[in-house]
Parts: sequence; C-alpha cells; structure tokens
Amino acid sequence: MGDAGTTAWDAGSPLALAQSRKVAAAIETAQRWPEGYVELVPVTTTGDVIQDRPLADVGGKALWTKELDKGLLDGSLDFCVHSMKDVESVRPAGIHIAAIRPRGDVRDRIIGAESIAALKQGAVVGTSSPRRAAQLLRLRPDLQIVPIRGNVETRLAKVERGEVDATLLASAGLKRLGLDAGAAIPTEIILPAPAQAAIGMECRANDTHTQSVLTTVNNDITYACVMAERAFTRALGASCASPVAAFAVLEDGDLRMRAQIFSSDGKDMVEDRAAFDCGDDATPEALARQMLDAAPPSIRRLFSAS
Ligand SMILES: NCc1[nH]cc(CCC(=O)O)c1CC(=O)O
Repeated sequence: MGDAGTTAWDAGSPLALAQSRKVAAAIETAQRWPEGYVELVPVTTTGDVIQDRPLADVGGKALWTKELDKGLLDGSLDFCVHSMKDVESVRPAGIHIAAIRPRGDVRDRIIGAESIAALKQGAVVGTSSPRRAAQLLRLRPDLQIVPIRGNVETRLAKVERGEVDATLLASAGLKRLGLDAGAAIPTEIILPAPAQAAIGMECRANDTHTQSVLTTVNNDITYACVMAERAFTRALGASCASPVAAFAVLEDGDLRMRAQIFSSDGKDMVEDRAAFDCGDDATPEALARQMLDAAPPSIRRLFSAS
C-alpha cells in the first residue's frame, strides 16, 4: 500500500460494494486513518456481465476473480475484497488470502415461503446453485428447480413478481444489503456452502506491508474455519458444478466440521463430520477422501479427485 490503500470490488454487484465499504471502514478504524483513506476502485467482472447463463456453463467461479486477480498482480490494486464462497479453492501463484472478517449468519434463507416444508406441492424454486438444488430435491423431490441468475435484488424481484414460487439466498448477503427478507433455515436442514458468510481480503503474496495492515482486521477463528472448509473443497476436486456443503466451527479448542456431498438430483448423499486437532491424523483432506470413497458413482463423477 502506498499513501492510501487501494482496494477493489466487483462493480456489477451492490453486495460487493457494500462489503468493500465495510472492509475499508474497518481498516480505517483499526489503522486510525481518516474516513476515505482507503480508495475503492470499481472493477467489473465477467461473472456480472454474463447474467443469462448458469455459472457452471460459462467458466465457473474464476469469472468473479479473474479481473481482480489481474489488478493485484499488475500492481494497480493493493488488495481485493471477496465473498469467500465465490473464490475458487485453488488460487493463482502470487495471490494470498491475507485476512477474513468475523463471519456473519451462515444460514440460507427461504424467500416465498415460511419453510421448505411449507412450499406447496410441485412448487417452482429458482436456484442456480447445485448445492441448493440437490438439498431441496432431497427434502422435497416434488419441487421443480429452475435456474435463476442476477444479483440478490433481481432474484427477490422474481419471487415478488411470481416468476418463481420461492428461492434460497444467503442470510449474510441479505443482511449486508439491509434486506430483511424470508425465513432462516436451520443448518441442520440446509448446511451452508463452504465459506458462506465469510468476507476475505487477498493481496500479493510478497506484499508484506499490505499483509500486515490486513492482519489487523482478521478474525483468527473465522480464518481457521474457512480455510478448513476450503481445504475440504479443494481435496474433493469440487467445481462450481459440484453439490457440496461444509461448515466448520471452533469448539473446545477443536475445529469441528460437518460436510455433505450429493448427486445432482439429491437422491444420493454422503454426510460426515470430523474434529481436527493439532498434530492429529484427522484433516479436511482425509475427510474428503473418506467421503468420496463412500460415495456412489452418481456423486463421485461430480468431483475430479475421485
Ligand atoms: N453466489 C453469490 C453469492 N456470493 C455470496 C453471497 C452471499 C454472501 C455470503 O455468503 O458471503 C451470494 C448470494 C447468495 O448465495 O445468496
């Protein structure tokens, strides 16, 4: 960072702007910098330009980070702010996840009904998330899942206009946009995506100055949990087309993780949990291996590590 830090957000997304503003404010407070000291730079990403096709068909999560990665590596940006859920589990060489903010509400919310059980028979639910589709179909095979893209407001409007009966959205994103929509679904019913509700900051791996600034707004516990969820996802060889859920918490000094992998139609699921302790054989990678070994072909073919 020079005199002022330069950070970037995905300019096509109001959620990304809200998150970047919050991160900039947290850094300014921690560093006792004046308001506005951290300069925000809008960067439009391919992911937001292509709104009509499912993410899995056009190139996956990298579409959200490609332009931002380039800005980091060419030195025009000092750091980037991401929803960690949208950041691929393998990052380009030279880019480092420097900090993760305290996690918000990890649950999904249902918009358009009081609960999944309350949806009418055969209801049309809009989601382009393979995880949410599989989880919904597992609980309610009668539902009709249709793809839905666009930002959070667009999706809410589609429910409002009756284009779909319901949709699922992350509670954390709704809250950050100041939207109090829908009903929270317990994690026992819908386990969240790996890294859901976590905002992270990336910088160049060799930029020790920016790293030391970002560390002041890091949350150690969230960082450890999200990194374990990412390690699990990476070990599965999961892509954005793989239905996977994972959620880790720190409890009595242990990292405890619950994880699920599904077939696309939700008919098959492998669920497991593990506690990771320092110096233990139990690791997120071992959990991924064990779950893939137990998985039928309908699940295994969706993961490239199998
Ligand atoms: N896939 C888009 C996306 N990326 C992050 C969030 C919400 C905020 C978060 O989980 O950090 C959302 C919207 C959603 O899934 O409802």
